[in-house]
Amino acid sequence: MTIDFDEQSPFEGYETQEKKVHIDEKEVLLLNGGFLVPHTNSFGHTFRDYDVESERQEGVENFYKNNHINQTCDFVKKMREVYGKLNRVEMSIWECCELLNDVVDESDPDLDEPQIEHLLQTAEAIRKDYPDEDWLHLTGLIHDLGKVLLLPSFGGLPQWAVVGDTFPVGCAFDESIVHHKYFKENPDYNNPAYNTKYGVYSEGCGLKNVMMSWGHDDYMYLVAKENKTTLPSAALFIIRYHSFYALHRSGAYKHLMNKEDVENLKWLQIFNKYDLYSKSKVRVDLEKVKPYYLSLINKVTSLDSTNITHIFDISTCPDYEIVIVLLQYFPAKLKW
Ligand SMILES: O[C@H]1[C@H](O)[C@@H](O)[C@H](O)[C@@H](O)[C@H]1O
Ligand SMILES: [Fe+2]
Ligand SMILES: [Fe+2]
Repeated sequence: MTIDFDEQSPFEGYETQEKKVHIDEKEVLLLNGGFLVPHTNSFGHTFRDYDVESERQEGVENFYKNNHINQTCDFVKKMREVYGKLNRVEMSIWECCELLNDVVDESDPDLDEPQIEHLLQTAEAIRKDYPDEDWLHLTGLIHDLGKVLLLPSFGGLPQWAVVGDTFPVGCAFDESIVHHKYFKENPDYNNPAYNTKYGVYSEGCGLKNVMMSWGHDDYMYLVAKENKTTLPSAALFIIRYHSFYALHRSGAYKHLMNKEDVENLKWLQIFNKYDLYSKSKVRVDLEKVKPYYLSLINKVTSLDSTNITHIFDISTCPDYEIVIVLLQYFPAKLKW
């Protein structure tokens, strides 16, 4: 199936909506759809500049070299199989958040803070602009939890197998991918089965049928899905593809998307502004916000009898008036 992107392109107007705003004499911010976008990151450079000379540049480039050489189709298949078992640890969402206190992401030119900061910065920024979308706050809080793969109890994977932008394997690596030149040393680069526009895929096959490079996105998606989360499909899409910048920023690989992907992409592009531009040296007061996130994790939604009918036929239930269905986004303990 082919999707006509010209009718309602999710990429349209994305950059052009921006206006310059002067907050005070020193600071110039760009306003994009209501969100204040800082002009520079904590190191004084524009966000996601992978070439500018900075204290992080060399380490980040070295990271991408290893990442691009080693992320092959075979590697991804193996990782999916191993981690799909979810037989390592059992813990709650919040316990997992706390583990990220010890994790710094080597792929990121814009942030060198412990990752728990980034989770809270993202979620808090979303909460400000979307106070009623609690599923999106929770998505912000958990979207990078998969970075626990770096820790010994989760297999202690190297950074190149956990963080950084993601991309499809099994078809040609798009030029828009950061530090593309290093793919030349990837064994799949010269494999004729994998190095064409479609490779092993077909037009409109849907991203769920595409194998992405292995890392924190796909792992957290797997954890959420297998633990039977009730988060909406847009949340799962955000978790799974938030590092897929070649798609959501550059518009590459659109030919692999289906209709559902196109819908979900709109939420991902909203989410991305908060994920990227909330990165800062200003710490969130953890003790202050913790009660809110704990209540969100443990939130129980009850459905009244008008909403309940699609789940089962209440006329067969003698006590139907007092029936309440409890919906939690996640179980108290999850398998990881
Ligand atoms: O360096 C960052 C970081 O690893 C993020 O968690 C990931 O989502 C981004 O795509 C990547 O550029
Ligand atoms: Fe991420
Ligand atoms: Fe993130």
